[in-house]
Amino acid sequence: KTSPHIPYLKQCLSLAEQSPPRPTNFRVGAVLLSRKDNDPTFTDDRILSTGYTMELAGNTHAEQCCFSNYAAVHKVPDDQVGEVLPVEPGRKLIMYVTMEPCGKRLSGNAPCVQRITQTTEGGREGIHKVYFGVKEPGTFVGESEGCRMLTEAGIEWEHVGGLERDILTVAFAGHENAAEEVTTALGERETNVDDI
Ligand SMILES: Nc1nc(=O)c(N)c(NC[C@H](O)[C@H](O)[C@H](O)COP(=O)(O)O)[nH]1
Ligand SMILES: [Zn+2]
Repeated sequence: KTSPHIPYLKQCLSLAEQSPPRPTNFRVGAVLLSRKDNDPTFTDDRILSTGYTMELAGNTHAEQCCFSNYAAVHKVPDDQVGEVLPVEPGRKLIMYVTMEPCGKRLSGNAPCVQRITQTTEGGREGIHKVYFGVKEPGTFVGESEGCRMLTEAGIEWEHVGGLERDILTVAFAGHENAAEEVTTALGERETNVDDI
């Protein structure tokens, strides 16, 4: 019995495959949706937006594009996306990403955890929980801070196992020694039973 989150991570993976390969980042895909409380089979999910790395001009991240696409549809600047996300009693905003949202970016651009956290400002619930398929490998920033920063902001997160190799293979595609980096990244995480 596979986790009901897997189909969404597979949708994110398909998005990530559209990202132009670069040695300077990872190819990631993100989906933003609204989910009804107590709906265990997600029958009433509503997809709000999608995004993938470098979908939009410049050095853009998947989560960043996901928010930016939604903001554009609602005719607000990116930093006001929190004001146009739906606030519906009995529903929560959920984000799926193939990779843990970044807490730091070598380029110095705003990290995605900051963009996610911004949606909870102004007394709005904003993003309730983030599901991701792999933690960020150490390639660029070493020990990733994304999860810790989400927790600090009171935003729930959960790693959904099972697709690590696929996600990392897509993420690293533009890198010099992609195969070795995938193997290393797979080794980085403690292998536990349900991931084998
Ligand atoms: N979650 C996530 N989604 C993405 O779309 C993406 N590209 C990354 N990548 C994280 C990695 O840490 C940064 O790509 C490097 O730190 C380089 O930073 P820039 O991307 O140039 O700002 N992470
Ligand atoms: Zn990011």
